[in-house]
Formats: sequence, structure tokens, C-alpha cells
Amino acid sequence: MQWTLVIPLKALARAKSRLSDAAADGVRPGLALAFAQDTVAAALACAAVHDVAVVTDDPLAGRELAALGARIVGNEPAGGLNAALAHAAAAVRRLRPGGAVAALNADLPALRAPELARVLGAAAEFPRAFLPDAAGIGTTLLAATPGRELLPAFGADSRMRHLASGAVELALGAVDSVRQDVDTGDDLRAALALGVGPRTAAVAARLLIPGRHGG
Ligand SMILES: Nc1nc2c(ncn2[C@@H]2O[C@H](COP(=O)(O)OP(=O)(O)OP(=O)(O)O)[C@@H](O)[C@H]2O)c(=O)[nH]1
Ligand SMILES: C=C(OP(=O)(O)O)C(=O)O
Repeated sequence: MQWTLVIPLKALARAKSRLSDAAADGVRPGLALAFAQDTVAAALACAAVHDVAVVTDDPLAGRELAALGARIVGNEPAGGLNAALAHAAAAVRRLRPGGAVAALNADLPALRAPELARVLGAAAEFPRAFLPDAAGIGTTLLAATPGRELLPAFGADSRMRHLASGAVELALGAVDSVRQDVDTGDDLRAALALGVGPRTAAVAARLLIPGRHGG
């Protein structure tokens, strides 16, 4: 099964506020963009991925991610993350009727294409399925097979809310790179330990993150 991935990215100037312990105001937009670039590049390299649509109104992010090969979908309607995801999922389904669609977080800088392929392969067995984040509280991927609505419920406690919505939780081992989202400095250290993509590695090298250099 070949998937269209929908990747939401809010305005870079507002992104990753919980990373303020590890990255100053002037650095976070560039870090958020680097996470998204490494996420999109790994997604596009995945054999199970047909195409990638990034949902954003950020002009710089739109240009940079389009240059990698993503399609850019506007962030509408004004109603937050889940409204924008549902709208984008419907838009990609109009372009590829009968296609499989999955929403993927934009903050997976350690993402590896073979691990994403394993997750999507497992998701193909169910009408709707999701992967919990590394912390076990949120969600990094929500998938809907052909003919099924995505019904996204990202945000606080999204693992429980996706479960309650009837989506099947994927219990897979060895897919850490798909689960390791980065919201805090500790998350960033965990992602660096897994091994991040080149854009995040370049920005992180300038941050002198404790733990990366033995601190
Ligand atoms: N297009 C779009 N993406 C969003 C919106 N809100 C959040 N996102 C994206 O959804 C994912 C999870 O978002 P959040 O955890 O709310 O935001 P964040 O920037 O990752 O982190 P914090 O600022 O620390 O909350 C990230 O990829 C965000 O960029 C929105 O309203 N529109
Ligand atoms: C929106 C989510 O991600 P984050 O961990 O970035 O808040 C979520 O887990 O549903």
C-alpha cells in the first residue's frame, strides 16, 4: 500500500515553545525548520510513501519543504491543528481518490525511512491506526486506509483520544525513530542519541546541548 503523508507545521516563529530550555528564541524557528526538513526528507525516502503534503502557512517553511519535494497545502480553516489536518486529508483524497492517508508529526528529526515503512505496513492492516509517541502520551502517526476518514485528535492526551476514537494502537518494536518527537530539551537529547538527520545535526551542533558533549 502506498501512502500520502500529511505533515502539519505551524508558523516557525511560534513553533517549539517548550524547547525554550534548550534553545533561545532566536534559534527555535531554525530548529523547528530543521526538524521538519529532516522529517520530510526521510518521509520522501520511504518506499511506502507515494507523496508528502505539508500543511503550513509559513512562507519560509513552505519554500524549503517544497524544494525537498513536498506539496504545500494552506493551513485552513482557522480552527487549529485537527481542523487543518482534516481539511488537508480531504484535499489529498480528492487528488488521489481511494488513497491511504496518514498524518505524521513534523518534529521527528531522527526519522528513518525503513522504520516508517514498517509502521505504515502495520497500519495497512487496520481501517485506522496510530503510533504513540516515545513518551506514551501523544501520537506521532495516525493512519487511515482507503475509504476511511482520518478523524484526527492530536493534542493533549492524543494517545487516549485516538484509542477512544476506535483507531488501533500499533504495538511495534524497533520503530523508535518514528516515535521520538521533540518537544523538550530531554527529547532533543534522546533524538540526538538515536541519530538525527543532517539539518538538525547542523543546528544542534551550534546549541552545545549538555549530554552531547559528555555533560
Ligand atoms: N498546520 C498547522 N500545524 C500545527 C498547528 N498547531 C500545531 N501544528 C503542528 O503540529 C505538531 C504538534 O504541534 P504542537 O505540539 O502544538 O506544537 P509544537 O510547535 O510542536 O510545540 P510547542 O510550541 O512546544 O507546543 C507540530 O508539527 C506543529 O508544527 C496548526 O494550527 N496548524
Ligand atoms: C500534537 C501532538 O504532538 P506534541 O507531542 O508535539 O504535542 C500529539 O502528540 O498529539
